[in-house]
Amino acid sequence: MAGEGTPVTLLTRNAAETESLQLARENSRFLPGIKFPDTLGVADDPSQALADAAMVVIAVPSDRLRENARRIAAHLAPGTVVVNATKGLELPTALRMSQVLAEELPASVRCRICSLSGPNLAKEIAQGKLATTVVASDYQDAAEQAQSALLSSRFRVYTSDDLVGVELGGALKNIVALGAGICDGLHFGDNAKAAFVTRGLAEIARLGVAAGAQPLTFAGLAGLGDVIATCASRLSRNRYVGEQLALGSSWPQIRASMDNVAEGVNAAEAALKLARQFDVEMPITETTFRILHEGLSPREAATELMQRPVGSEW
Ligand SMILES: NC(=O)C1=CN([C@@H]2O[C@H](COP(=O)(O)OP(=O)(O)OC[C@H]3O[C@@H](n4cnc5c(N)ncnc54)[C@H](O)[C@@H]3O)[C@@H](O)[C@H]2O)C=CC1
Ligand SMILES: O=C(CO)COP(=O)(O)O
Repeated sequence: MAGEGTPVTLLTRNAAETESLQLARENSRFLPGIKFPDTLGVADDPSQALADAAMVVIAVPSDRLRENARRIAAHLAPGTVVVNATKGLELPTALRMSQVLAEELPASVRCRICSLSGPNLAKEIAQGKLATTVVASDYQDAAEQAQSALLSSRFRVYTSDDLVGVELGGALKNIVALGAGICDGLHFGDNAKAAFVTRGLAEIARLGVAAGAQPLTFAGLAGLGDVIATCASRLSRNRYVGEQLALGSSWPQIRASMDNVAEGVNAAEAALKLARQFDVEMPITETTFRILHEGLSPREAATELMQRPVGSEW
């Protein structure tokens, strides 16, 4: 948006962060070499950052969403469109991000909450490469306002009324990406990886539909589109974590060496809670959880999945 000339303010956590971002005019830690557009301001005071904001985009790790929602709640003008870009589920509640926002934000913005999701690897977006996304809301006018604010010649934005599907697609595809990385790390080959990703998508769609999502959403940008980007890309952190697991590192070792969030780890745990709640079978998610937390080796996990009883595809 700022790159298109719209005034945008980046809300930081403290004065030191504001100062270093202002000085460098780039985020040297997370997106080095990508200069801030002139219309991007930086502020650590929420009342200053949010004054006159017609729209707020929140993109923090999912385990930080609630505290950030609390931080901005009192500063949102009635009617401000609130766009969640976080792709995760909260622990231990297993709530979707819009549900967390609805609990924390004032009633005057609750019917303005949207979630944005799609194949949107941050580095490519920051470099101005072409991309598409979906913005979903229970309130069509809010989704349409976000669409027109975010749309540009390089960023094509679709709307959706399937908030559950778009949010679950974005959060759960990260679990599939962990497994795709394992396929890469174990050199399983393209047939096996295609099979894994396809069955993974079927599994997350099954949970999504049981939770109230529209099946077609999982064939769209927030489902298949993001599965393709995340499972294939060297830029994906979730795919990277899977690859490292396959190469023999444990999740605690990988976490200690990473500066970035890999949402698939918490999403696997939250998804298993939802799977029990909605009585859905999720063998890939269960196996992924056991690799992450119970020491199951990725190779044994693959053998287990291949030896499950066979049946019809659907
Ligand atoms: N990186 C990507 O390609 C994409 C990421 N997302 C989603 O956006 C969310 C955040 O991802 P990234 O920024 O890439 O993660 P990251 O791990 O690369 O960076 C974390 C960001 O969150 C900030 N942060 C950390 N703790 C915070 C706190 N307590 N309060 C406020 N800000 C805090 C950090 O300063 C940093 O800017 C995740 O849910 C991710 O799935 C969505 C689309 C693309
Ligand atoms: O969601 C993403 C791309 O659409 C980013 O995926 P990672 O968090 O795995 O890097």
